[in-house]
Amino acid sequence: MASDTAHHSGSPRIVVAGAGAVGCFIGGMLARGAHDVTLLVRPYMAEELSRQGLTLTDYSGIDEELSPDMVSMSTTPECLAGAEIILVTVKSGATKDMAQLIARHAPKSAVVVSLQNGVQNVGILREMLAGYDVRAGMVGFNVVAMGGGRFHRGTSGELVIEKGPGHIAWTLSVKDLDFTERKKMAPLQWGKLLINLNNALNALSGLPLRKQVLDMRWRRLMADQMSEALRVLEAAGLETINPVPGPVPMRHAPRVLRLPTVLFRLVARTMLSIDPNARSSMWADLARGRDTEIEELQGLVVKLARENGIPAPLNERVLELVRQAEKIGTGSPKLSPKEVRGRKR
Ligand SMILES: NC(=O)C1=CN([C@@H]2O[C@H](COP(=O)(O)OP(=O)(O)OC[C@H]3O[C@@H](n4cnc5c(N)ncnc54)[C@H](OP(=O)(O)O)[C@@H]3O)[C@@H](O)[C@H]2O)C=CC1
Ligand SMILES: CC(C)(CO)C(=O)C(=O)O
Repeated sequence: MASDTAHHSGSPRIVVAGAGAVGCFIGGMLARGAHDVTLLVRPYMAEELSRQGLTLTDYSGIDEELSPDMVSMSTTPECLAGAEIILVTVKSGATKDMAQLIARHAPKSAVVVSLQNGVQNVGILREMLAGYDVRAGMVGFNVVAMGGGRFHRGTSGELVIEKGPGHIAWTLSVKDLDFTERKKMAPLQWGKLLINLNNALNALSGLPLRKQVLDMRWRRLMADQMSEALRVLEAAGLETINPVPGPVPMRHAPRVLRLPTVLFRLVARTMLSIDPNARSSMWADLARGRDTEIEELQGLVVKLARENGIPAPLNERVLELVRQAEKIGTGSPKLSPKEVRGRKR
């Protein structure tokens, strides 16, 4: 029974399935909090971690080193065999492969939590993992792999898991890493998708998130892109909740973004901490010459726009620019806001 997990007196066996930026940070924090964690990693990550250990830093001043012997990891999926909780932290393009590995190796009693961006991953996991307790999750903070085994949480933000049998959030929560539970995850996931539309702008700009967000021209672009997407989601009958804690409903987020920078700083400070190291996960994908999650973000908005007869030219343009950058494969094209809009300099 999935709910048994929460009733163990000891720590449940946790496997982080596909540990990169988010997985190493969360898995590392859970290990620091004395949980029984195994990171399922690629050989390149195993090599980095076994040489350098794991260093966890963050915007609030956490700076913690875990020596290699404190980090249990595996490069083969057999480690899923004893899992009671599986935290899926692969990029969207790798979800199906990971689901196959889980189905082959993990017991049906395991709770499988998608800690991924995009709204479709949990559905893919549910479909491929019939009989498992599969839950949606939301990671509201940013993590950057800084190299040398260091993973940096560059912003504040919540960790939310879909409510189900047992008390999984309570079981997982450790010092400096709180999980909460919520019944209806879809509106939160759609709200997160709207925030994640900025991942592409950040990747196209090549700027650190803080610098990008404090630039009025980029904020206007973010606001325009978000307003367009909000109209699409409304036409599609999809509810949104702002994943950034605070009083601003999602439909007013574009207005906050359009505030002059002095005012924006004041309003944003009460809701979000963001430090100079933070960069979007899509920036990291372009930097590593990988495919991004653009199809699951702007790609999905454009698809819904077409289905509902709503124009979404800015989302289409951003989708196209990121596809081009993926094809070229040399990292961020470092575009200006005007270039993203398609205007001459
Ligand atoms: N980074 C961030 O700030 C945030 C990210 N997210 C979301 O979290 C998810 C993960 O993002 P992030 O951590 O940045 O991604 P990363 O690419 O850094 O991490 C994923 C890791 O999983 C590895 N992997 C993939 N398949 C397997 C496999 N079968 N076995 C072992 N390892 C595997 C990848 O290897 P390989 O390199 O070979 O692909 C990579 O090392 C995404 O959906 C993202 O949008 C959400 C909030 C914040
Ligand atoms: C930075 C953050 C938190 C929002 O853009 C993110 O989700 C990501 O980088 O994927």
